[in-house]
Amino acid sequence: MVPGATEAARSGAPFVETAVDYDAILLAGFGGPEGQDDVIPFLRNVTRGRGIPEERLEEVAVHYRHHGGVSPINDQNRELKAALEAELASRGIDLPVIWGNRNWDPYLRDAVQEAHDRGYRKLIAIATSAYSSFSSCRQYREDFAIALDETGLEGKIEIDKVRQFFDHPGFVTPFIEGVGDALAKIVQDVRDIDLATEVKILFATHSIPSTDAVRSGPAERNFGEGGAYAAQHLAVAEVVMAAVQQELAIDQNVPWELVYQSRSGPPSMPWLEPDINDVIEELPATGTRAVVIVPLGFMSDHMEVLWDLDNEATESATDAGLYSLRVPTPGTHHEFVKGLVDLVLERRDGVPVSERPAMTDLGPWYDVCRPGCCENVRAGFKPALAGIAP
Ligand SMILES: CC1=C(CCC(=O)O)c2cc3nc(cc4[nH]c(cc5[nH]c(cc1n2)c(C)c5CCC(=O)O)c(CCC(=O)O)c4C)C(CCC(=O)O)=C3C
Ligand SMILES: [Fe+2]
Repeated sequence: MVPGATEAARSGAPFVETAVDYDAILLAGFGGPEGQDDVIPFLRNVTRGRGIPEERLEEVAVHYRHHGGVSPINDQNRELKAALEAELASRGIDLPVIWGNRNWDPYLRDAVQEAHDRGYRKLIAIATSAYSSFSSCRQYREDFAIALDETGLEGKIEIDKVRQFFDHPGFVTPFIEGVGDALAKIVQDVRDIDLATEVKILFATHSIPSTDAVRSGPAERNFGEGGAYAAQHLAVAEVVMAAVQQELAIDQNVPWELVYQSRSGPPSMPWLEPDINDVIEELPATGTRAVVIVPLGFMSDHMEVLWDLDNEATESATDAGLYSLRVPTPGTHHEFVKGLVDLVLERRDGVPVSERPAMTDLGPWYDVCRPGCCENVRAGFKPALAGIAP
């Protein structure tokens, strides 16, 4: 018998270099409302037990209401699923893709039930989330455990998960392209602009509570205050900037910064800062004339991008008299879709770690998480799949 990830995980190894015969891919999304009546139940699903103030829910409901109560995220995941299927078919890989969400229909529990009904027993999950933290990794793993519990499929279905792919070329390449295109456009559109002093690249990601950030990633690697979450974003941003400058033959350094968005906890709870809008407000005083907003933390143009960046941050830039551009998310960029399939094959074929692509010194990231990795201190210990058992 070929040892699977579960066996490797029990042995305590963070990487699985043996082949595993997966039956299907589980595409795990965030989920979003698909009509006005869905908005409040969806928001309750997302924030259950999280101490998010009621006023914040009402505020966020407005963002969804403004778009007819529909988040674009489900359609984007339907498109990603179709793109994955097309890529798999074009490479002659016989792996069906089943899609389920953490917070809205189709739920993960429906997806694992469907997988079981179709006779699948070993699933390899792709979560639509690239970095390490409770919200972007462990929460998906806990929800896998809950889905198997709710359907009574515990012990009947195994779920492994591809590594966090923040520094995989499939994820990073679309951002390199996007920032390169944005700088080229600025040079064209803004007269006599000096890229070294008058442009600022803002890499934006979701803020998370500071207590989650410091505990993101494995405890034995000390990443400091922002944890693995901030360290990974900083490392990717550095790689993007180096690649863009080389491609466009820019010999001076274009200034950039990592900023946060979409903070939602009570004001008394520290979350990662600075907020993108506060940073933009200060830019004119330093001589900046143009700003490039890079949604580095996100996979697709969902509500956090459409509202918090295209609406709010762009308005902040306009108010500050700045020329601004927002770079696309990876979406269904072919390099991204290809990269996700490569990540699945890496696990299916047990590709040695030394042969796995990673564009930063932090990766390639682990296949299986250690006990306590990215645990949420607010919620306490909850079982999670695709990790080393405690
Ligand atoms: C790190 C991270 C990602 C990136 C990783 C990933 O993509 O998974 C992400 C993505 C997303 N977040 C999303 C939506 C929301 N997030 C919320 C609340 C929260 N997010 C958090 C973190 C993250 N969130 C946190 C720490 C909270 C506080 C509650 C808690 O401690 O868990 C709330 C509640 C209201 C509010 O407070 O804003 C909503 C509605 C959508 C869907 C957008 C759409 O519908 O198009 C997406 C893709
Ligand atoms: Fe969120």
